Amino acid sequence: MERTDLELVSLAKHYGDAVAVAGIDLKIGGGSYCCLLGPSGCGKTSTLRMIAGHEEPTEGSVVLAGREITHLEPAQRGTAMMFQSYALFPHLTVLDNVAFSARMKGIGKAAREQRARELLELVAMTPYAHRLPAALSGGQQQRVALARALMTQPRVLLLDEPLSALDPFLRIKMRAELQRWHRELGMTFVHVTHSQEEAMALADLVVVMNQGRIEQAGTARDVFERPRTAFIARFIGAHNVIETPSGAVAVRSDRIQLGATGGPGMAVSVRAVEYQGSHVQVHLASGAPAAGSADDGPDMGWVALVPDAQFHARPLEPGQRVAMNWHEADAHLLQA
Ligand SMILES: Nc1ncnc2c1ncn2[C@@H]1O[C@H](COP(=O)(O)OP(=O)(O)OP(=O)(O)O)[C@@H](O)[C@H]1O
Repeated sequence: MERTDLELVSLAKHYGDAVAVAGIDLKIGGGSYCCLLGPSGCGKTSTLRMIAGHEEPTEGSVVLAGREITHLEPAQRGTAMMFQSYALFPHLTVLDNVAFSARMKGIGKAAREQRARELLELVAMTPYAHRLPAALSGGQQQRVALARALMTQPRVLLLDEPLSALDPFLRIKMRAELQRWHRELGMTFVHVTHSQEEAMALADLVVVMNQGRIEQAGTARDVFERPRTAFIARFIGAHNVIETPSGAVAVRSDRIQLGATGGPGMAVSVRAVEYQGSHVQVHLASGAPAAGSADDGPDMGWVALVPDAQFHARPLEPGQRVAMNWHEADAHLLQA
């Protein structure tokens, strides 16, 4: 079988003295959905742009299906990029936008329009083929941008924050569409996002970056259930980082139990209570609540996610003292 893996080998990008990507190694299996995830400035866009050929690496190489593509032109690499701003040509119809790259390659009108129509069908945009981009919604423009990127028949589709310009409702709808297209096309997707929710929903391989390095790479479940460092535990959310005599541990918010003071556990005080429907989020702080100190930073506190029925049977109030417990098996030791 043909190998279509995408490999990054010691890939680095420096801008003057600033290190955007610090020499990363990553292998993305052919046909997988990979999300590069991390906070602003962690180097994910620079990584994507080096894969696309829009940025020259300072060091290292990009290998696709066994072929080194590091220094090839974007159009020669077997990758295609879908940009954050969809960048459609405003004066061309939807059909001509999609067929554009084929026109540049000198492919005949009938052949290129047939392929463009097939792709418009895939993204459910056939009825809009003769519209101009200005007469489309954000979600529709995005579908056209995707069809246009697919026109070059890439092995790898690169997506730079594809959902960030959409409203929350449309974002969830498009997330399902991306999943479907990925399944139907069977090609590798590499998707940059700063949203852990988006990455967990979509990716078979979640790559969390921090300060130009890969902090952890694995399945969504791996990363969620076994965060390697405090950074990952905090970034992925729904975890508490707790200092214990044997080191810092991560404990999921839904695995924290709250009991009466005087029993076992860490003495904490309830800082705030947020009703969330099926669960209640109880925010906790160490020590006694000092008058007027609502501003201990997010790192100072913890959260217990209590099922609603359990909470309502024994409601808690801000200011109340409780004991916080967890099972040994639910505490994951974190690397420093
Ligand atoms: N052209 C440039 N010149 C100088 N520094 C740059 C340039 N592009 C990016 N950087 C720096 O490199 C680092 C990584 O940037 P990059 O855009 O890859 O991060 P990112 O994780 O994609 O962030 P964001 O989510 O904000 O786009 C940042 O500190 C950024 O300021």
